[in-house]
Amino acid sequence: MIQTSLHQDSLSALKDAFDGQGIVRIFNFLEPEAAHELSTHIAEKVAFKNAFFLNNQNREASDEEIANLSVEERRNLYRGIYQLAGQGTGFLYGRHKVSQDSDDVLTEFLSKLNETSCIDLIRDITGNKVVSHADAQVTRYRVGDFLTRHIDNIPGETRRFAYVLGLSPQWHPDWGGLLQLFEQNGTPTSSYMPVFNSLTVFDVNKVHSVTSVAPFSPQSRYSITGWFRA
Ligand SMILES: O=C(O)CCC(=O)C(=O)O
Ligand SMILES: [Fe+2]
Repeated sequence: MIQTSLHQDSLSALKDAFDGQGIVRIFNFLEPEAAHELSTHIAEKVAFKNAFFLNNQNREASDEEIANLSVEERRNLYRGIYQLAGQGTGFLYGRHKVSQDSDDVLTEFLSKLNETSCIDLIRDITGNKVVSHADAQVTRYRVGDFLTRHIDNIPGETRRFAYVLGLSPQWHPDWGGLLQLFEQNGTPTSSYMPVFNSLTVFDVNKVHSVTSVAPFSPQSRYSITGWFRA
């Protein structure tokens, strides 16, 4: 499923890129059939919950739960989320945790990601030998969804490197949903389009965001994301 047998030349190019920038991208990470199978499963079968930040809490609610709110409650919910986002805090996107014990294609992906060959590849590229395993969640950014600037390094957690596997076919850069990196002072630097079947790996201390998906985007931005952990 995962194409870990990179030619030495490409491995050393990936190492150099990571060394220089703390971020690297592996194109064609999965075998093409596996990427398509995952992408179809995600678009058709996954039950997402909307994750958002409100009243100082990370919260989740299904579309149905939000639809069942009164008009006023719903207005207040979005007003609260957008007010914080306007100040540079919070997020709104669909999320589904990948379980280790299901028998679907997502669980199969997670177990492949945790195979020695893949963990070794990440250790090689990053030069970090303490990475031992990875977790995974599926994310969906619909029109208007976003994730404001943050770092993934949470004290007391074992996250070392974040990853994002793009699973929306033929994304267009004008549709937003870009992984945007920043300098510590907030100046935007490079941005990464969610290219289908590319695995982007970056240091958890890098400041980043996911830009809002444009109102005219004909597709949602689907990915599998997570962390390689110690
Ligand atoms: O989806 C992405 O490109 C990044 C996601 C992210 O930053 C996160 O979930 O913490
Ligand atoms: Fe992040």
